[in-house]
Amino acid sequence: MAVFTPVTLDDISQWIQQFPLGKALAIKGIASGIENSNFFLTTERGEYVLTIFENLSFEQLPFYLRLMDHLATRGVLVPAPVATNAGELLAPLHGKPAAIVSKLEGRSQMDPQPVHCAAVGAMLARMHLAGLDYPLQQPNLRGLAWWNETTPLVLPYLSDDSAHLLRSEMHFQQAYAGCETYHQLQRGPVHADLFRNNVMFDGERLTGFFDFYFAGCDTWLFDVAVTVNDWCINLDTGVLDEARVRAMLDAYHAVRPFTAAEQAAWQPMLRAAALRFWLSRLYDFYQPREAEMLTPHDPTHFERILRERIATPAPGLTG
Ligand SMILES: Nc1ncnc2c1ncn2[C@@H]1O[C@H](COP(=O)(O)OP(=O)(O)O)[C@@H](O)[C@H]1O
Ligand SMILES: N[C@@H](CCOP(=O)(O)O)C(=O)O
Repeated sequence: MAVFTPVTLDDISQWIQQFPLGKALAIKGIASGIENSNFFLTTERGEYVLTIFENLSFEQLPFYLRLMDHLATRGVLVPAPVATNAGELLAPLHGKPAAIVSKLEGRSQMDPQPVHCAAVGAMLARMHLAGLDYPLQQPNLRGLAWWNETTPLVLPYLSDDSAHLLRSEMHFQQAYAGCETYHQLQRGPVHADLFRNNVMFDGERLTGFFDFYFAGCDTWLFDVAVTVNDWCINLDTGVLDEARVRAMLDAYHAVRPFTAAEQAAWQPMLRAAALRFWLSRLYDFYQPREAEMLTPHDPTHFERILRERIATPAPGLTG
């Protein structure tokens, strides 16, 4: 079960009147979510997605929803939140924060080819540029501070070999985050979780990025590294596929050229991006939280990727 808070058409017949969407005609729970309760909602004005936030609060959510609104207004393909008649992007439903956003066409591309990676790279660069004048600030809540807190919680569960890797990578990343090159990296709002399942395609046409609820302000290069580490790899081995990497990075670079500091930081950043998801998967696996993660993702996938990034230099940011 992935709808934690059930909603019926009756429940929302009054509630929907605060939105300029006409009457609600149909509502259908979406099974695949793991964090929130999501529904496809048909109204007199069209197709939307209704999300009831199970964990994020009224105070935390404006950063994400206003970011989506900011990006959508600037032509980046992301779900556009629908404001209430009073101009609010959030409205309580069954005592929890809820939002309605536009429904993206298409489906996730789980077997991406270079053409898909190029589309993602170009849109990611457009997203970074469009976020430059976004006024709200929130750090990446899964950044170095969270890695420092989480490492001691998961270390006791690891084999000696894995614990050694985690400790040494943490030392490496802590030192890297203090170096001059790191501080020269361009920063702004980043998606921070742009995996294959968070992008929609209609054939080869990218129709949008979604699931912005890990977004925060961080280096743009971190976002690129997270994306490459998922879209451009052989999922069994973690090995990078050069054709997909090249397609993604060249398309990004054509929109927003990489800087010299970014080129210098690329290999450490790919390791940082692998470490981030190794840690979160270890945390979810060994410290499961009720109703938040139904089937924890496999942490060893990102341990394998981290080892591979340490052992084998990735193709450079520019070809
Ligand atoms: N704006 C949207 N347009 C179309 N489908 C969406 C949209 N938002 C979510 N979905 C669908 O809902 C599913 C779950 O959404 P997701 O944001 O991944 O949920 P969770 O944050 O709970 O994991 C997605 O896989 C997708 O099929
Ligand atoms: N992409 C992360 C987990 C976050 O899940 P999502 O479905 O909300 O993107 C991972 O693979 O560990």
